[in-house]
Amino acid sequence: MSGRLTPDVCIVGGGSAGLVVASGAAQLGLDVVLVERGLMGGDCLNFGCVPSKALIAAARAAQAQRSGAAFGIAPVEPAVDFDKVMDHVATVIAAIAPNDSVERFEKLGVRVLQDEARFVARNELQAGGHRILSKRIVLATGSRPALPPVPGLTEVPHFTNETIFANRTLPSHLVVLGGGPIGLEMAQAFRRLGARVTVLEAATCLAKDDPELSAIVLARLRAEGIDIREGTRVASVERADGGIAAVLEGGARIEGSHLLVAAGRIPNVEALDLDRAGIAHDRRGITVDDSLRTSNRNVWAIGDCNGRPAFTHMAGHQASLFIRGALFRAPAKLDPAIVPWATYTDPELAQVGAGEREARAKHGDGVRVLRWKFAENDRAQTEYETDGLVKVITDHRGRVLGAGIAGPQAGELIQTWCLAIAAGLKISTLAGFVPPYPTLGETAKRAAGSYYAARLFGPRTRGLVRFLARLPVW
Ligand SMILES: Cc1cc2nc3c(=O)[nH]c(=O)nc-3n(C[C@H](O)[C@H](O)[C@H](O)COP(=O)(O)OP(=O)(O)OC[C@H]3O[C@@H](n4cnc5c(N)ncnc54)[C@H](O)[C@@H]3O)c2cc1C
Ligand SMILES: NC(=O)c1ccc[n+]([C@@H]2O[C@H](COP(=O)([O-])OP(=O)(O)OC[C@H]3O[C@@H](n4cnc5c(N)ncnc54)[C@H](O)[C@@H]3O)[C@@H](O)[C@H]2O)c1
Repeated sequence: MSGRLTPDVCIVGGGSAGLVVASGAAQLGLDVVLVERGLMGGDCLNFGCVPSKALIAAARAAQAQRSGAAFGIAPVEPAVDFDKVMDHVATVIAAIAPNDSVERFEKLGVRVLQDEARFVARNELQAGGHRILSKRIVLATGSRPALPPVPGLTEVPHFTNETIFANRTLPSHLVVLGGGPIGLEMAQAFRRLGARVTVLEAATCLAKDDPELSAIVLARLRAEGIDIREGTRVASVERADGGIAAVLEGGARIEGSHLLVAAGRIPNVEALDLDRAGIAHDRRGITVDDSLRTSNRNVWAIGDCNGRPAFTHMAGHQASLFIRGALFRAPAKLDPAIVPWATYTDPELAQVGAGEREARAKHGDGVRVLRWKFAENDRAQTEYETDGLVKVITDHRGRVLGAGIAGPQAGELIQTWCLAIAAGLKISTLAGFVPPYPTLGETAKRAAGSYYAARLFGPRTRGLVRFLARLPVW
């Protein structure tokens, strides 16, 4: 079927960002066309969050078998059937896939075109045999793995996130290029499943996170036997006996059975022919303003393709801002301060709002830094999960500017702080709520309470309470 379509909204890309716009706009009664050239669900479902977290869950189950001694349970080396582990990963993807399927979206009233889209005029796209003219075009084309310019890389076999979840052979020695979230989540998962793992990081691992917190994660990964080499530049890669070899600057050579490239992302823009539509872009992605509009007033760009922090919840949030701003004509501006990020290593690492360095640069000496260790938390003690720290940044009046957590379930625990920042809460509110005992969530109250500890138990308060104690009981 071919022809000319004139929908109210046309979306290019059926990943996390595009699907939220498509379902929202269709349920609001608009005529919606969605163009997807690959798999519905995009990276998150097929090559990203879902398979990586499923693999991490399997790896955690394996690690639990090694970790019973402290509980009086004899530790055993797990018998990992890697093929079955990958069956589990595929099962999880299949369980979630119907939510993102063509069938579901067609039932919602969306017209789904399974083709690649490109601009042929300012507000007009071509997709297969269709011409689509629309006053509201949403680009949600995502990103793909960047291949760093390492000599030999294109000639040697290597995995990226787009291929590693289809692999059915447990690497005997996985060499990972890049120590960002992808590299380290995969490094720990494969290590726990039985592989030897070496991470080669050109600069600093987890560089976007607070170094005080990322150090806690890196120490655990190293303790689990992952060889992490920071500040290591790879001069070239080549085939070696039954695998690959990375030749480091300086001449050292690291041989592995498999290579995973996790060295950052590049936006998917080339196929769109953006210049035909007057849409500015650079190597980071499609240029947008805070309302996510491009240099063409009829075109918005959301999700990974605009170069803002690349997370599924960020993509979903940007999609909801498009619906609010472009469809309801309500104020809708992206506020990066309310968007958290989490890395699902064990321990997890999560942050929201300003980090210590950023807060000090902006607010100067008035900044207060509060810390609470997981070792001070009774639930963490019962689970032997005491590695970790909650770190909270406030301004001089106690307004919460940011929070970071390295520790068990940090991705869950950061949510209290997300709410605090989104709602502009003061630290007194966090110090005053009542969490159930014994929970890891108590760390929030205790970290917040430490804001007052010096004053509460200081000489003035003690003097006041001593004076009040001398008065008759009332
Ligand atoms: C290994 C890995 C783990 C991750 N884990 C997490 C996590 O735990 N939590 C988290 O929040 N984020 C995670 N992310 C990031 C997350 O996956 C992305 O931020 C998110 O998927 C971006 O969604 P998107 O809609 O912008 O892009 P995508 O999901 O990439 O969707 C874009 C879609 O557009 C299509 N497309 C591109 N060009 C065209 C065209 N010209 N015509 C038609 N269709 C086109 C593509 O085929 C694709 O399906 C992870 C990423 C990776 C790689
Ligand atoms: N839990 C999550 O939310 C999650 C998980 C995975 C990915 N993601 C998203 O995907 C994005 C991409 O992840 P990523 O880890 O690929 O990218 P990244 O940019 O965060 O990290 C890439 C790392 O590779 C290093 N590097 C680059 N070239 C190199 C080379 N030639 N040799 C050695 N090291 C090199 C960089 O210094 C950097 O530390 C993340 O920033 C995040 O937005 C999110």
